Amino acid sequence: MLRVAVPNKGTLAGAASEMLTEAGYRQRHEQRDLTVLDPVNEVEFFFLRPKDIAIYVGSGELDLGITGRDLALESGAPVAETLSLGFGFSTFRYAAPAGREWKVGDLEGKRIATAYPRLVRTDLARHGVTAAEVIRLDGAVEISIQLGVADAVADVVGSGRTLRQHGLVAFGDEICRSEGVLIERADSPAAVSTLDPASGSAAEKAQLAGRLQGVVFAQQYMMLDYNCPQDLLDAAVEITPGLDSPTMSPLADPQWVAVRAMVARKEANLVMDRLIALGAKAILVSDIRSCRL
Ligand SMILES: Nc1ncnc2c1ncn2[C@@H]1O[C@H](COP(=O)(O)OP(=O)(O)OP(=O)(O)O)[C@@H](O)[C@H]1O
Ligand SMILES: O=P(O)(O)OC[C@H]1O[C@H](OP(=O)(O)OP(=O)(O)O)[C@H](O)[C@@H]1O
Ligand SMILES: [Mg+2]
Repeated sequence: MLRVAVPNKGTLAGAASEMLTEAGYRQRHEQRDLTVLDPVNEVEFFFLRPKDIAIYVGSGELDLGITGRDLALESGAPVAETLSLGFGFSTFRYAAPAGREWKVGDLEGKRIATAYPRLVRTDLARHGVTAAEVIRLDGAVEISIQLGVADAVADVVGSGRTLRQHGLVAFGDEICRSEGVLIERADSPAAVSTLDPASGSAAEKAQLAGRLQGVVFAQQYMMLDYNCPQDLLDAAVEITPGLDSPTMSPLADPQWVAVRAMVARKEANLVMDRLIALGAKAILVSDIRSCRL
């Protein structure tokens, strides 16, 4: 039985459970449930604080977990990323009151509030800042400067709205670029990355990772169908090369061919514009729910 950690609350919780549901796994119906058994797929899900998930997976108690890359790094637990999940994008940055040009070197001797002290201490050391005081807070870090406990912060930035609301500006390079990730124990004898077909646990982990990869892929791509005049096929294939090669099917009219190819979701409209300009007709774009490539 595979044991998998899922965020029980916060930014990643909804998207993580939706992705697992889309991948065919049973998820909780009751917000307070801490475990869900999926006997059909032989997986037990544990709903844990996102911050704690790398610790459980790193200890080997749980086989896989979904958490944020920044949280996994901050934990210091021996975990490795198996898959990037395409949600929960954020950056982790220094910020300080607007109105002057800040540099990381200016943090020398200053108080820096953060919920990620390990990431901050490592980054300060990398910049040669040795005398800054790191103040650990659990959340709502942006307000700590106005409440007088810090001179600067290092925090997660999504849209940037919270920083603006508190009169702060981000500065310095991104300390970390994060997204939701599937993790496993770094030196796991049955790691997905070193898939050993003889090991049941490796096969189970690979199956879950493969299903999630299918959903991630399906969210990033769309299926494009169109009809193309025979004499324009070469140009059309250049516009829609597909992943390997587009599918071509004859139409009743021998002058025309039906073409089917996957396109990146963010490029779909541009591709349609180019196909129409070329002379293609009946262009249809549809969602892909899941796939295995
Ligand atoms: N506003 C945001 N936009 C994008 N990603 C975010 C945002 N806030 C947090 N994250 C990401 O979500 C993950 C978990 O953070 P989250 O805030 O959900 O946990 P938490 O701070 O431990 O919990 P809570 O905020 O409920 O106390 C981290 O990887 C973080 O980078
Ligand atoms: O750039 P934005 O889109 O404004 O998002 C950034 C904010 O979102 C997160 O807070 P969260 O809601 O998780 O609360 P927390 O600070 O208590 O963790 C993060 O810690 C920032 O405060
Ligand atoms: Mg938070």
